[in-house]
Amino acid sequence: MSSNEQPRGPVDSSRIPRYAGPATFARLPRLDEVGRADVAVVGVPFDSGVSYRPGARFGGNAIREASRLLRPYNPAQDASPFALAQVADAGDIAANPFNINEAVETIEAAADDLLGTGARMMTLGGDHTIALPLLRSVAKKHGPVALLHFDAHLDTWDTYFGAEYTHGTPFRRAVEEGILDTEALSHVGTRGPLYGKQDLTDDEKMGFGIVTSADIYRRGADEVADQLRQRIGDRPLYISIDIDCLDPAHAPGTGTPEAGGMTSRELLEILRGLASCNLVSADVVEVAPAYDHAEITSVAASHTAYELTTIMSRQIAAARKSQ
Ligand SMILES: N=C(N)NCCCC(=O)O
Ligand SMILES: [Zn+2]
Ligand SMILES: [Zn+2]
Repeated sequence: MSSNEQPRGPVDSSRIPRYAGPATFARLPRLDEVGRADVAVVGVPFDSGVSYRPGARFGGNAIREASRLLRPYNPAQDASPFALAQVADAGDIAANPFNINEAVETIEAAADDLLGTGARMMTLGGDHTIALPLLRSVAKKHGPVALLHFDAHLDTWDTYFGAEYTHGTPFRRAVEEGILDTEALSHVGTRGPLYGKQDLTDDEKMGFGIVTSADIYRRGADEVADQLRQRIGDRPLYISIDIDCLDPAHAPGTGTPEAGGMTSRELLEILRGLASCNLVSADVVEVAPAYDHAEITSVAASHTAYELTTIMSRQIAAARKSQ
């Protein structure tokens, strides 16, 4: 899209009922209908890296279905994300469910292709394994990135059953590979039992800071967002959101639920507080619709992806304006 062309937005739900037709994210056009995108929403239906309940391979499409109700103006950020930049649904990355190493390579190559077009990626998982190839690709473009990791879990464990690529290990691999900026790494929403105290010692050595779900409850979303923003500064930022960062009351449809989590309101408010950060790409992972009820989890995930998309669109529009 050249700068004087208007982005093509979602199907108008006042003319075509929002429940009609095949689902794309927020009823946006497909990437092949618009040629190129500033923000590419892409699904990664892969869940062969899970340690407990499977099913996140169906997460991306569940989020697309739930996103039919999103509307084009986001009052919380005073922005119309799909008018500010071309956001399009890039479909799914087809990854081998029987060979995790091959799947990780496929996801990295597909991300290279999308980022190579100049797009930022809004990825819908899939399990958390997919964050590693996505981060590899982002780091090829931007160098080591700051990481905000919303999750009940640390996901910096070493191996499961001898496997190094799993949904509990992506961020240890990423630190080992030098693709993260170790001055700006934070877990947010951490809680629940660990294998041992050493998990925390190892994690701290890797450079992570931790904001627990109890910290959020005690200090509030605004203060937490302020602190995170200061740590991130103007570094290129990747945000990875495991939907199990939310309390199971707000996200029952996930593979490894932990009690005592943040609310969806707290998550959305923290994200809005990060709107000035240089968000280069993001993912929302671990939605497992078979355990969901009344789309509670996929609705929360669709609004989460909407806030992230709004942040990226605003920045793209601001950068164009200042050119
Ligand atoms: N949900 C994610 N990403 N990781 C959970 C790993 C928890 C475990 O099995 O120890
Ligand atoms: Zn998790
Ligand atoms: Zn995770």
